[in-house]
Amino acid sequence: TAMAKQSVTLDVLSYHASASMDDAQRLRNLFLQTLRIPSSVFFSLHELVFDDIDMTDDDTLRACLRMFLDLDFVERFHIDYGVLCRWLLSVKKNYRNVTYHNWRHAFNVAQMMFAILTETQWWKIFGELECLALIIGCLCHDLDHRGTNNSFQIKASSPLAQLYSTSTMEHHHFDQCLMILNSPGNQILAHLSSDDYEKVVKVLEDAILSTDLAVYFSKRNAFIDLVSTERVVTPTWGECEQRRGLLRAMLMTACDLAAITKPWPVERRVAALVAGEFFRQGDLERQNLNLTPIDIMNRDKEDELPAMQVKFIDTICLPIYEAFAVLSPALQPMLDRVKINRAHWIDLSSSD
Ligand SMILES: CCCOc1ccc(S(=O)(=O)N2CCN(C)CC2)cc1-c1nc(CC)cc(=O)[nH]1
Ligand SMILES: [Zn+2]
Repeated sequence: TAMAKQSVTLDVLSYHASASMDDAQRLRNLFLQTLRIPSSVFFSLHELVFDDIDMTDDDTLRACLRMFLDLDFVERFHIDYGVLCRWLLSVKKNYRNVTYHNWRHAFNVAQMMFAILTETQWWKIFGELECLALIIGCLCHDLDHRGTNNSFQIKASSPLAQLYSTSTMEHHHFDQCLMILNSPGNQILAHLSSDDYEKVVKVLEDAILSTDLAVYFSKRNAFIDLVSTERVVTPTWGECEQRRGLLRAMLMTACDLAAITKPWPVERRVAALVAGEFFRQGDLERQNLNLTPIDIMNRDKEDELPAMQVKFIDTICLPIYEAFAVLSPALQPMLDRVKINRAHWIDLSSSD
């Protein structure tokens, strides 16, 4: 309803209007570093095993600038550099300080998309416009996440649930993404033709909505069928909108869940963040909604976490990374690490 949208939009619009002094300072710092943006090799941005733990927030912003430069977006789309810096700062600022669904998660998802698109050379299939939309989509795909999932919004009948009855959070993330792209001083797409702008927005919406696991489940079988008949991504996919759309949607999920494909120390650390956020939602459900949380959000069931991760791997992760390993040998190491992590979770589940 208009009222609900109004209340939601008002409490987030303030982010831009209230650009404070230290926001100006942050912008100046980032912009003035223009000539000192380290290479993607320095940042290890091409690595499938990338870990952001040793990076400062400023490093993550400079790494994003590096990704835009290396994918030639700044030149190709005449993106004003200062606007790009401000847009990155606005995106980062519109992530909340929650345990898992924060800026660092969005940054990691975008880095994984960069690494896959470059390591597989699939950037050639999608072309610059769709790659631009995919990278923007990754950076924006969880904007303004509150650390609670779609079912919580419905149970709490939050303003967001009144706005969007399906893919509640994902619709909000897309809404936030557009709002920032259209904010004064943040319009990195200002120099695109209206045709190109419309294409980017369509791909953006599709990409962000695809991060709802319900959407992934609805598309996964079609993808697995496509992979079993095609086996590789051929240049003809470049002309087939339907195949590219399916591959983009699956890529978003593969990047969103990619912590499961990282070396064990990374997966173990990230799983603890996911658990922390889930358990806090469980606490909110008990306290505010007087509900008993489902097992994955019930901290009384914390010792079942390894078994839950094994189920997560078997039902959600293995199918998609197996399919990607078939499509590109460059992605085989991701599948191998999912299996290694599964073995670690099995060990931890039987250590009772
Ligand atoms: C780590 C704390 C426990 O984490 C989980 C527990 C159960 C399941 S589940 O596959 O059974 N399933 C998923 C769909 N829900 C609707 C019902 C429950 C998934 C995770 C999990 N999710 C993510 C993605 C955010 C990352 C991650 O590492 N683990
Ligand atoms: Zn996400």
